[in-house]
Amino acid sequence: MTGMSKLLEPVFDAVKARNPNEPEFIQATEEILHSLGPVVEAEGGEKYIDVAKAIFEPERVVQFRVSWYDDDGKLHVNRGFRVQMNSAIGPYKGGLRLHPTVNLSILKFLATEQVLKNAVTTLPLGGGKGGSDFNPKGRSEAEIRRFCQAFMGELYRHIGPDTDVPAGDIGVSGREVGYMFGAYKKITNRFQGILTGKGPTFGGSLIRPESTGYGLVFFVRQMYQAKGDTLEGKTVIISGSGNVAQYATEQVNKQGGKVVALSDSKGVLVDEAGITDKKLAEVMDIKNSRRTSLREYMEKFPDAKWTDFSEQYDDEEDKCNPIWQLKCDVALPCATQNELNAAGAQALVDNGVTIVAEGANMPSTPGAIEVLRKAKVAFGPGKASNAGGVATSGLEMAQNSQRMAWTAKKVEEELDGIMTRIHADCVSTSKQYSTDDYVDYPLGANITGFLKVAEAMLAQGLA
Ligand SMILES: NC(=O)C1=CN([C@@H]2O[C@H](COP(=O)(O)OP(=O)(O)OC[C@H]3O[C@@H](n4cnc5c(N)ncnc54)[C@H](O)[C@@H]3O)[C@@H](O)[C@H]2O)C=CC1
Ligand SMILES: O=C(O)CCC(=O)C(=O)O
Repeated sequence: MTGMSKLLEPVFDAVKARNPNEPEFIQATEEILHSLGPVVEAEGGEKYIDVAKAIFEPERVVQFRVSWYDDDGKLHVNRGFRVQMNSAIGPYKGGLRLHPTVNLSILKFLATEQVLKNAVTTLPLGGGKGGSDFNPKGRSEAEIRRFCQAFMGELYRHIGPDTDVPAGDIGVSGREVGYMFGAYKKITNRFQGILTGKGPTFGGSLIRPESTGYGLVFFVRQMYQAKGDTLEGKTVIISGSGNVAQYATEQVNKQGGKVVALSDSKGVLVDEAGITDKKLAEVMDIKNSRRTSLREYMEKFPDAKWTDFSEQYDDEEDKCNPIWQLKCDVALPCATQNELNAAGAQALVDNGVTIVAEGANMPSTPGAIEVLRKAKVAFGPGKASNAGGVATSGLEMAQNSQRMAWTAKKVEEELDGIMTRIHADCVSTSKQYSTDDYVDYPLGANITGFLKVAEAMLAQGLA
């Protein structure tokens, strides 16, 4: 990474001083600020320093108690949050995460990424993120329902179709969105598009469940096209096995690529023969219905190989998650933040990777990005490559406003068009602001998103 512009160092120092215990938020902020040097240093760029001072401070943060009873009648108290980061270009928009690691640092980094991501979609969407430190693992259907109802018992005051429209993220799928939607309707007596990712019988858009994974692979197709190549016959590894990983696998199969590995928080699954659609149906059954470990794949397909994680790799720059040691043409990190470190990126480079594109939010550490950039590996940052999910949420909002439901074909074509435009904007912005011929997708996405939000903030008096 090039050094940060001297003009932006005081902005970054202020963010660090104000948020001392928020490493993920500081990481996301630093990554963005690194890209903005050419913008603030250009003639007339001083006004963007004021924008940078404001944009990393959330417009509003709501924190609340979520009390619920388990199946044995025991009380549990969790913490709920909604970070309403920026509404300059539209209502706050972004997912809800249910995971025991959820805290303000994680949600503020996610909300910050969301602001620029939503801007690069070109749709009128502000940015936000929320969730709770509730752990859904091992909870019964009734406990999940009670938690979601309790969570919405407070969140309903802070959202609305023109105010803030949450959706899913880790631990929140169509099931949880449905329970939350039902709770909102019961409390307010209003049937409104206050969440996206809803079921298709009550206002959900077709293709929203598929859209993040599909959009990611559409983006990769554009990255290949820029190199005069295609995904046909390419070997792909995908970390995670949740919503994004599943539909990325499905779309890689459609494009003629071969996915040879998936993972979960317990370990890595390698199937050299390729995770075909039939095998993917088993992954979906394990993860979405049985809700257990991917290890169970081995019972049906014993020729595959399972490796248990013996340790956590997140913070150790010298060791890496074994999934990155596999030989592949394309790597798609689709699980969680900071899952691909410098050692993992180096292993990918040593094994000849050509494209790395993020399905997850900030899965690559700064060290990993530096390794990929030095090796001139094409690198798609999440705020561009995984924007298909929120873009399709924007399309769901449009359908709700119209009281219409579009066909799957129409939504998929719109999604493909949006991903193609995002790719083109990243390339042209990178060409405009970067000094070498390497397409710097993070620079392109950060500047494209920032300028759109900045112009709106300036026009509105930086309020
Ligand atoms: N669902 C969506 O529309 C979008 C999701 N994302 C991002 O994609 C990532 C995955 O989200 P979803 O697939 O929606 O969630 P999910 O809840 O469906 O799946 C999460 C996946 O991550 C894995 N995972 C979690 N912690 C892990 C760890 N420590 N090590 C290895 N694997 C781990 C889980 O096993 C699971 O496979 C997240 O970073 C999320 O923020 C980004 C854009 C949109
Ligand atoms: O669809 C949405 O509103 C949220 C998607 C999301 O959380 C993300 O892009 O990270």
